[in-house]
Amino acid sequence: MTPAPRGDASTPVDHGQAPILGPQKVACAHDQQGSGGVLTVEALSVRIRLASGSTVRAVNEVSFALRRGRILALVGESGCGKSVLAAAILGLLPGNAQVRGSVMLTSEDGPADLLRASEHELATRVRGRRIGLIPQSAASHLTPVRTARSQLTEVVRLLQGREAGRVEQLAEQVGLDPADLDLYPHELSGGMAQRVATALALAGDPPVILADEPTAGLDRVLVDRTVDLLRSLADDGRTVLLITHDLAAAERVADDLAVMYAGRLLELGPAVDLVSDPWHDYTRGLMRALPAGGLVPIPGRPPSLTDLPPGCAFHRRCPGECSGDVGLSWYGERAVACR
Ligand SMILES: Nc1ncnc2c1ncn2[C@@H]1O[C@H](COP(=O)(O)OP(=O)(O)OP(=O)(O)O)[C@@H](O)[C@H]1O
Ligand code: NI
Repeated sequence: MTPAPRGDASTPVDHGQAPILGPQKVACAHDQQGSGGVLTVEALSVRIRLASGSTVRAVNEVSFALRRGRILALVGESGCGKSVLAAAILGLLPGNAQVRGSVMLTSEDGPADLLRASEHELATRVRGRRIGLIPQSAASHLTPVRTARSQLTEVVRLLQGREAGRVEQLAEQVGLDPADLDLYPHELSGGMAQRVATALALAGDPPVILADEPTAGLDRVLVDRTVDLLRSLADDGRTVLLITHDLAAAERVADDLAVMYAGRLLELGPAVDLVSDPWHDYTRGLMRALPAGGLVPIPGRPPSLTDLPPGCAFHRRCPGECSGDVGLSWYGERAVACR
């Protein structure tokens, strides 16, 4: 699901008065450690308070780094917190969400913590310019009364200040027929709307791209086209977070995989390693649920994020012996919560 954009910038994270993006630098532990992350998420937690009084623990102590020229695919079952994580990175959570941790974005100006940036800074310097978002349910993000061309032209003008040929160039990049640009959103197929949203996300040529389920509802040819586009963006030196429950697409295109369950990462590392030799029982279960793995579903359901059990949230579905560990332990380039 896609969380609604928040109406204000209020989170318990203290948004300082002084601008933090730009020449003023902020110390970053990860940079000192030399992780080389373009975007480094550290101990990120998101709680969303519901009107009923209960709290959705949507993201729990999540840490990972996105590196230049690489695609990290974040996979996990529906409702595990993937979209909330993307929304937290971009400051797009609703006002009833509480965010903790840090999201360091490194650019030529130095590193800055996006969780402490003001709404104005995020709107004018980050979203679309440094980080492009291809939102989940892309069609619903288009303005219904304006053609795709008019929306794309406006965004190109705003972000780049030049128009000549750029709109057509973007259309070609995402595989849209330029004639399709003159259609209104209700005239677009799901796949066309998805490609318009992709073109909008790329309009400002952002170095980091968050793609939230960019292949949902697409046929095989368009899925392949979309993942090929993400691959070529990464090969050109951009940084991509691909959020998906299409593990087969993730497996095909990602350099790194992060497996999320009930708001936590259970396993993280190079995609080839996780695919050929998954360590966590949940990762193994996801692999077995693929056609190549025999289409064996994981029995049971994920727990409710308003009522998480203490300790490992996967425990009740896990066929293996529980170590009781919830935090990731690192083994070289790989990390796993329980092995
Ligand atoms: N605005 C919101 N208000 C309250 N709860 C929300 C809100 N947005 C998301 N949630 C809840 O947060 C949890 C994580 O949702 P999220 O949309 O991140 O899942 P997801 O992994 O992206 O799932 P999907 O694969 O279906 O898109 C869910 O329990 C969801 O109901
Ligand atoms: Ni989602």
